[in-house]
Amino acid sequence: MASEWSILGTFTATVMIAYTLFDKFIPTHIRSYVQIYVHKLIGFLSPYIQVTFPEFSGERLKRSGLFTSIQTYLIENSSQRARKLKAEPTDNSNNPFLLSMDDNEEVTEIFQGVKLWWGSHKTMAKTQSFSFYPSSDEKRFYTLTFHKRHRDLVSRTYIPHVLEQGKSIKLKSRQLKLFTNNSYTGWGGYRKSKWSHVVFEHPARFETLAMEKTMKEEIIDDLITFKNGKEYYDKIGKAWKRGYLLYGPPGTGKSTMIAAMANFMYYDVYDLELTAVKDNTQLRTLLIETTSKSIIVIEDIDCSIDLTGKRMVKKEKEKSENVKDPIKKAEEEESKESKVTLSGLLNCIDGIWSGCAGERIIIFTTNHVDKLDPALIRSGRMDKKIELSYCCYEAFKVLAKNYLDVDYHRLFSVVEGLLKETKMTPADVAENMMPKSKSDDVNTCLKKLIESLEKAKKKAEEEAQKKAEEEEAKLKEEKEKEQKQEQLAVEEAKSDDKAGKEVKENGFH
Ligand SMILES: Nc1ncnc2c1ncn2[C@@H]1O[C@H](COP(=O)(O)OP(=O)(O)OP(=O)(O)O)[C@@H](O)[C@H]1O
Ligand SMILES: [Mg+2]
Repeated sequence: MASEWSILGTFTATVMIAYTLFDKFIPTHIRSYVQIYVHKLIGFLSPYIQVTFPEFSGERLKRSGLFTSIQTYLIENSSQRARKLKAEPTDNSNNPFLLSMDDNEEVTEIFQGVKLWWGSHKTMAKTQSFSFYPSSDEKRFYTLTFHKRHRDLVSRTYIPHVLEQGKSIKLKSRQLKLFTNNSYTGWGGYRKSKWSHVVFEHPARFETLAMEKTMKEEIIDDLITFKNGKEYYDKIGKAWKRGYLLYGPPGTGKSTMIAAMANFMYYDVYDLELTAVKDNTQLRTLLIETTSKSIIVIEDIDCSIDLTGKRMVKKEKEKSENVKDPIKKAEEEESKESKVTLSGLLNCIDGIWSGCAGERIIIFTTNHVDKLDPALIRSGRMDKKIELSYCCYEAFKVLAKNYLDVDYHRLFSVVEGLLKETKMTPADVAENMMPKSKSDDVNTCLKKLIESLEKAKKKAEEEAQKKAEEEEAKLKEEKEKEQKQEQLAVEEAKSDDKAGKEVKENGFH
């Protein structure tokens, strides 16, 4: 091993000295010719092959997935053997820093009896310009060196092995992220990413979600089928995505369910605020930027988009035609442009854009399912519609286990009866049952809940009574009005009759 290192070391040192002399004393136009032939000569003489993996590639200078997979692989596998390490912060609170190979450091690896050298490098392009933002002239890359007789093994087996390992290590060790969209353009036109993110650490789980057991199992089954469905979706020629519509009154657990889904699937969450999206083009860009294994959420869809489409556009047009001031008119036009339309949203959901990154779930939530345009929720777009409703006995038992850690109590039957007679959201049940002081035990908490349920029941009964009385009064009023009208009609008929007789009598005389 020492001899191989010394051969490689001597070879590299000779090349470096030769290169420095050459760089200093030979004119540029001759240098480029010589460089080409020197490279050819080195390639011809050296028995080693070197592959470079740059950090950025492609036209958009996107960070290379290859590079990040190799980085993860090397952190896990080879960093222990490196002598020069660098510590970098992570956004994972359980693992606040990572040790990786420092720049210009090399490690060796044996794969199926074959020796390989990994190197980590950084180059700086000479630039005169000054920038406040991280310099894009700093270029990092990894090199992989191996003997040319192992070319096939490395390209066909080793590199794919490294990439696969890197990906799976990353998936296991990554922290879930919650992305939100902001279209912030900073100082000097420097554009921040349209999505900003924080670590997603919501504690919601399906086990703690209060709802009917069968419904919960159905949703879990649906999610598992989706997760394992890559081949099926490929076979039927459909983009690997699934749409859910969660609807129900406020406080019934729609947002909590989304968090539970994200934790269950181990997917990132993209919370898409439609009102902050300028237009359909920006919406498309945002959706393209979402990654695979993610949940895209649009909360309160009925409040975030003009669901009445054409009618509203017409109204706005009329309004802007009435505006005489040209500046105001231009502003109106601008604000009209800054809108995502229903058709734009539909195109993004099931247009060709949706196929850009597989394994994505789209969730809409609403409090008013009846307000939604049928086009938005038809099958194929929203594949599953889930109603989250008021707290039932089964859901209450889950909450009691969560909040009071009890499976059964003699007061459960009282709560069961009251829940059948009154409507209370899981959020209110949880709030009323939660211990508020150290002295609050299960008994007092359940009694408090019963009290609140009785109050809610009384209030509902009073409201129902009031409504019934109002309706009765309205009916009575309508009846009286009808009777009056009838009486009036009779009187009118009588007076007409009388007048007719008089005319007749006068006419004959
Ligand atoms: N089904 C449920 N299971 C467990 N906890 C629930 C459930 N529903 C509501 N909660 C509790 O009530 C709180 C509010 O619920 P959540 O925000 O999920 O309601 P929502 O349906 O999204 O309401 P909104 O329509 O106002 O957005 C949650 O923090 C959670 O603690
Ligand atoms: Mg919500």
